[in-house]
Amino acid sequence: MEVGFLGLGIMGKAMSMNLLKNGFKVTVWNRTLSKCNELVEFGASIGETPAQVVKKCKLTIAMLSDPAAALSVVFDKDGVLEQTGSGKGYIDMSTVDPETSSKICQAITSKGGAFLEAPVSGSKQPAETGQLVILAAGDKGLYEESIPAFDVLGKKSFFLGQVGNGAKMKLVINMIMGSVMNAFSEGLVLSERSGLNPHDLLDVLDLGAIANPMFKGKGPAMLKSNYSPAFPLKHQQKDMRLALALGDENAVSMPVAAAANESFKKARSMGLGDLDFSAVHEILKMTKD
Ligand SMILES: NC(=O)C1=CN([C@@H]2O[C@H](COP(=O)(O)OP(=O)(O)OC[C@H]3O[C@@H](n4cnc5c(N)ncnc54)[C@H](OP(=O)(O)O)[C@@H]3O)[C@@H](O)[C@H]2O)C=CC1
Ligand SMILES: O=CC(=O)O
Repeated sequence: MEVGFLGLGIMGKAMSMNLLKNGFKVTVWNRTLSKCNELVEFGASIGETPAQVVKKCKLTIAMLSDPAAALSVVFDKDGVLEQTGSGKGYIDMSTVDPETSSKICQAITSKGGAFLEAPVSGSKQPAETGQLVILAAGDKGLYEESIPAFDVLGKKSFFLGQVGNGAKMKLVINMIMGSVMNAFSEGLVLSERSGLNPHDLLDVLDLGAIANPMFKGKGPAMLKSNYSPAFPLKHQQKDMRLALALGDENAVSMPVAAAANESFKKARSMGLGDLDFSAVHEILKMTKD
């Protein structure tokens, strides 16, 4: 099966590599084209523009930073829209808001193409090991055609109905994740400042009702102030912002998420946006009497 892949950041690189290792023919494009070279060593071809990739491939996947990037790759000159049409499928796996996804869907389908949004839950390591959770919505036929690729990329795929539902599900999940990360950081700081050993806190947490892979995976690194990026903080703050907008639209009060968003914004303003989102810990560590 031949697949196009647009966007070779932390996630896109790991996902396209996985497709290559599992026998897919992959044509890649990235805004910074030099990032394609590593994939070429593993057998990928390069498309010079998103339009060229779509022209060559029946199925094209995108994994881009945010709504602006997702729109630009579709609508700008040499973009996806120039070559989509009947028989072409476009799957956007970026985390965006439902409005962005719907705008892209409308443009693609009005040219006869098929569209699926399919954001993912799971970070760099699950992307490398094909353990993502795929939250698809949109064209059911395209979803079914894409299952061989989704089976390589993820451990489970959900089809959630109409376009927008995948984006909403992803935003709700990441809103919870961002809020929990803030509470976790506060707990680490409180344990240390009140004279406890925070490593003991990690051990106790891991045995109780709120044990989770995020505490286990990120806690020890956070205690060493190691924030090597798996999920960049700037993207987590984007997700909080988009989730809060979804809350506005639906008149859902979210004071916990709003406070967490403020911490992520502060971290961004201090230049921590490219670090892992756990770097919000640095902001919470700064609070003193
Ligand atoms: N990292 C993670 O753990 C997870 C991330 N996500 C989501 O997946 C998406 C990608 O994340 P991730 O790989 O971490 O992000 P990165 O920041 O590592 O990569 C972003 C990608 O988007 C491209 N890009 C940015 N702006 C534009 C633009 N204007 N036009 C074209 N391309 C652009 C970048 O190109 P260039 O190389 O040229 O800068 C790069 O390929 C995001 O929506 C994120 O929220 C979802 C689940 C987990
Ligand atoms: O979006 C990030 C993730 O870990 O999922």
